[in-house]
Amino acid sequence: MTQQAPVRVGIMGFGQTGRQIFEFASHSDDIEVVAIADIGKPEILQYLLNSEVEQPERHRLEGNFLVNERCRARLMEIDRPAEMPWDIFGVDAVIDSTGKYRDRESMESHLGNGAPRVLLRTLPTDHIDRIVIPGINEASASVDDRMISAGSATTSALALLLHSLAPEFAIECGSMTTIHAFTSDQALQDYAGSDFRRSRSAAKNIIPNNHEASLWLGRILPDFDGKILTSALNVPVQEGCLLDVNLVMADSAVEVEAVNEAMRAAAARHPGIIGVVEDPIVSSDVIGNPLSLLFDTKGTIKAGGNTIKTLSWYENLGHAARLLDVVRLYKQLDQQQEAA
Ligand SMILES: NC(=O)c1ccc[n+]([C@@H]2O[C@H](COP(=O)([O-])OP(=O)(O)OC[C@H]3O[C@@H](n4cnc5c(N)ncnc54)[C@H](O)[C@@H]3O)[C@@H](O)[C@H]2O)c1
Repeated sequence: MTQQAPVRVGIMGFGQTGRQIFEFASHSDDIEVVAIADIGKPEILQYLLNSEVEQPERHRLEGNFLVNERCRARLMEIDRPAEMPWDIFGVDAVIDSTGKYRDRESMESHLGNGAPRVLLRTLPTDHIDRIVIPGINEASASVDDRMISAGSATTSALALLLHSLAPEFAIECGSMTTIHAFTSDQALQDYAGSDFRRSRSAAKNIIPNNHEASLWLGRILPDFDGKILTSALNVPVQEGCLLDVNLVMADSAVEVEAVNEAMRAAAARHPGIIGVVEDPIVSSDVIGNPLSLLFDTKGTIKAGGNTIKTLSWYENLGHAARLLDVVRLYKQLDQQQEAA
């Protein structure tokens, strides 16, 4: 059998997610990162990458190229999609993980510069071709999709939980709070920003936040449109997030063990995406976990007859892994079209 050429990926935004994607690709035989655009200088980007990977000696800087035995990626100091010449690098897809360019216009700039597809690391701010969440709606992906989002880590975790429980229980409504590690757009010390609470120190506060998952959930799971409220509490933890979900069921006699059993079955159906933990873990135990959702059976409790509260863990790494799963999905669709 002939070896397939690796998928050629460009990354815009070499932050935590961009570096995780690069590290995954560096250990794969089917993805090659060929170009990276960021506002950071090449030396700093390599320094940050090497400070967090297991084998820093693998990643060398050769001029403006970040090199290891799997990838040779050109580092470009660029701050706008419109300036990045993706066509020079012959990319199959671009992953925008800046967190900054989430609108159609920016995605069109990537496409206009020679990226056949652009995949957002997070939710979009306006209408795009598709939101694909591995484990839920891969089958809806079309070879014609050009502007794609793989949701956010939190949105994916919530959607996977609801998607797993919905076939077993009639869920009337609910609420989700993510107890979320602080993110790089928060200030370490009090610092005037555009939002009152987010202007307070991330290092010493629990900071209540809106969460936009509810705005997009209906696009991923139409049955839940308008039924789930979502919010976030950013806490002084660097990695590891906890999804706290309360669900009101139509059935007046829902059992905790039935909910746990439904999640064990979902984990068996979706290995590598959903997991179940029976041990009494805490947030640092999920650092480095590449799942999208780790359901905590000890966290399931019941109030009254039909209100169930669940706890599930996740972290950014799982989302980076899913982004590459989505890149592979579209490559398969391209190959099927070529073969047809
Ligand atoms: N990590 C999380 O848990 C999390 C959760 C929700 C949302 N987000 C958001 O998603 C985005 C990406 O996540 P991340 O953790 O990788 O963030 P990050 O801040 O670590 O990385 C963002 C990267 O994009 C680069 N960048 C910023 N503006 C740019 C521009 N104009 N042009 C080119 N590069 C630019 C930065 O230099 C940085 O390397 C961020 O906005 C973050 O706030 C992150």
